[in-house]
Amino acid sequence: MQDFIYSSPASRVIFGAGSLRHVIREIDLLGAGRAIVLSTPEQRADADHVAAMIGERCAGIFDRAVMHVPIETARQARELARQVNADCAIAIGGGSTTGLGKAIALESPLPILAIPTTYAGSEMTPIYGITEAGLKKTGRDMRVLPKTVIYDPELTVGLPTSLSATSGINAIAHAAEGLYAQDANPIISLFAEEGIRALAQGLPAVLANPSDMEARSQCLYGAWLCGTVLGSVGMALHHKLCHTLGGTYNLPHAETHTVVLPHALAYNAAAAPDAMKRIAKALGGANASQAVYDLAKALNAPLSLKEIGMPEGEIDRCVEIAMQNAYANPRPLEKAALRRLLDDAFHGRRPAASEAP
Ligand SMILES: NC(=O)c1ccc[n+]([C@@H]2O[C@H](COP(=O)([O-])OP(=O)(O)OC[C@H]3O[C@@H](n4cnc5c(N)ncnc54)[C@H](O)[C@@H]3O)[C@@H](O)[C@H]2O)c1
Ligand SMILES: O=C(O)CCC(=O)CC(=O)O
Repeated sequence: MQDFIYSSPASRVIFGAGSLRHVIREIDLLGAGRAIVLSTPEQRADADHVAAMIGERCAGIFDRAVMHVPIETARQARELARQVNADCAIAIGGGSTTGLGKAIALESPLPILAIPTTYAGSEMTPIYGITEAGLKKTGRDMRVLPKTVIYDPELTVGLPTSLSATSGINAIAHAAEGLYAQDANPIISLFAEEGIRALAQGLPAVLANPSDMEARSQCLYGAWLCGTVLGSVGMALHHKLCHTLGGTYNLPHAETHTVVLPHALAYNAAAAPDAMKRIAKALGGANASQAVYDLAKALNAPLSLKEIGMPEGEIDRCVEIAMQNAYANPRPLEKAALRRLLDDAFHGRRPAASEAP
């Protein structure tokens, strides 16, 4: 066994169907008085529900969270939190809402109580992203890591099956890259394998019956583990490509992860054979990249960049951007191979078995 470093971030997790009922207890345990409740406009009803549950402990609601945290939105939310004297932020929603909470925590001492309703995993990471003048900047800061996370699968029953599928594969991507991370360690690799297994088991059952609470619980449990992997070890080519594609062509986040993952894994297969075996095993397949592709197909998820809005004729530009700024990846970045990867992803081809170990 190689030497390794494992550090455990200090989040308190409350998991289980109906666990939202503990929200007041959790505000008390944070030592907070009154909370500002954050949501997207689409999830205003969820924010209202939390506000009604906590009654006079609700200092106000800010329901304008949007994807990628525009700086203007972050400023408005920070200002409202200040005006209403909130000493805690409750973020109920997906990565966009958690991200807004993080933007508040970055500039104030407010602890975040996150109540995730997708599988994106942001609630378990110290990673924040803020978009200014069309450019998204990301960073790591322990101040933004939610202090408490309530995982209540009942809140995910309304997550549309299409977003359940792509958000679940977004989570699998964190775990898959965690297994071949430069700073991987055996503990986080256990989380990764178990996270992929739980999602691979839960997602098809969610598609068959979106109200299946056992399946919803499996998926949220998997998302928690995969989010922990994202927060603990470094990501590589797959995440870099998704940020490039998402930022340059304004492609939807979870869908982009879903399309790119099989091809990023095929690219890295020969350079990370042990990780590929663990991914394939967790997915119940023989080949990691093909098993992810087949899972996405079985879940009726998008398979090509073309169908999610990437324009034609942009692959060379994308390769150039992806080659900028060196970062760790099991296989060195090679222009021609990256071009093939993106061409396969653009057209939605199933990865070839020959690329696997
Ligand atoms: N910092 C991190 O560690 C990290 C990790 C993952 C994702 N992210 C960021 O999070 C964003 C994407 O998050 P996302 O994929 O969770 O999507 P999202 O938060 O943008 O949610 C997508 C839509 O689904 C709605 N929704 C969420 N949960 C629902 C539910 N249970 N029922 C009905 N509707 C629901 C939301 O209100 C929104 O309209 C991106 O900006 C991404 O960069 C950050
Ligand atoms: O907050 C961010 O945008 C950076 C982390 C992230 O998006 C993880 C992912 O790609 O799913």
